[in-house]
Amino acid sequence: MPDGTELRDAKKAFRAAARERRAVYHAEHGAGAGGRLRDIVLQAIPLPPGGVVSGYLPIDDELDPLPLLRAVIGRGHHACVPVVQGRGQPLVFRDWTPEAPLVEGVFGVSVPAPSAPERVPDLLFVPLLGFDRKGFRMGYGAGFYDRTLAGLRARKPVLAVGIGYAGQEVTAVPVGLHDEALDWIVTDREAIRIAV
Ligand SMILES: Nc1nc2c(c(=O)[nH]1)N(C=O)[C@@H](CNc1ccc(C(=O)N[C@@H](CCC(=O)O)C(=O)O)cc1)CN2
Ligand SMILES: Nc1ncnc2c1ncn2[C@@H]1O[C@H](COP(=O)(O)OP(=O)(O)OP(=O)(O)O)[C@@H](O)[C@H]1O
Repeated sequence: MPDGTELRDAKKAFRAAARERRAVYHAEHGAGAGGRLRDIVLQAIPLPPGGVVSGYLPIDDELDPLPLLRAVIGRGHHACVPVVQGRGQPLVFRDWTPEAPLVEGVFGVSVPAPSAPERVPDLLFVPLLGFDRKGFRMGYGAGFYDRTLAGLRARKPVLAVGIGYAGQEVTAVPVGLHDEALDWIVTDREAIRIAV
C-alpha cells in the first residue's frame, strides 16, 4: 500500500529542504570527507569476514563512499553497487571494482556493465538525503532501499549502514509503515549505533 497523502507531502517538503542542506554541507566539508568516513567505519564496524558489501557510486552531493569501498576490497571483501531494475522493484547489486566498466542505468545513474556478476550483500552502505538518531532515513522517494532491505532481511541477517554528512541529521524523519530502520549511521564525524 502506498503512503497516504499527508505523509507523502511531509516527505516531499523534507526532501527539498534536505537536498539544500546537503548541498551546502557538501560544498563546505566535502573535501576529504570520504577518507574520514572510511577511517570511522573501519574503526567502528566489524565487517563480515569475506562478505559482500554494497556501496554506491556517488551522485549529486552525496558523501563519497569510494575510499571506503576500495579499503573494503583491500581487506578481501567483495564490493558491489545498486542497479535499479524498475519502479516498484527491489534493487539488484552488481560487482564493483575501481576498474569496472560502467554504463548508464535508470535515472542516468552509472552502474556496472551487465557483464558484472550479480551479488547479494551481507552489509549495505546506504545513501540518504537525511537521517535521525532512531535510524530512519529518507532517500529520493522511490522506496528502493526500503523494498530491498525488507526483501533481504526476510531471507538472512544483513547490516544496513546509512552514510551521510553530519549536517544531514534531523530531529525526526517522517516515517511510514514501509520504512526500514538502519542498524548504524556513519557520518564524516562519528559512527552512531542504533539501539534495537
Ligand atoms: N548514488 C546513489 N545510487 C543509487 C541510489 C542513490 O540514492 N544514490 N538509489 C537509491 O535508491 C538508487 C537510484 N535511485 C534514484 C532515484 C531517483 C533519482 C533522482 O534523481 N530522481 C529525480 C531527479 C531529481 C533531481 O535530479 O532533481 C527524478 O526522478 O527525476 C536518482 C536515483 C540506486 N542507486
Ligand atoms: N517494501 C515496500 N513495499 C511496497 N511499497 C513500498 C515498500 N517500501 C516503500 N514503499 C513505497 O515506496 C514509496 C516511497 O517510499 P519512501 O518515501 O520511504 O522512499 P525513500 O526511502 O525516500 O526512497 P529510497 O529508499 O529509494 O531512497 C512509498 O509510497 C512507499 O509506500
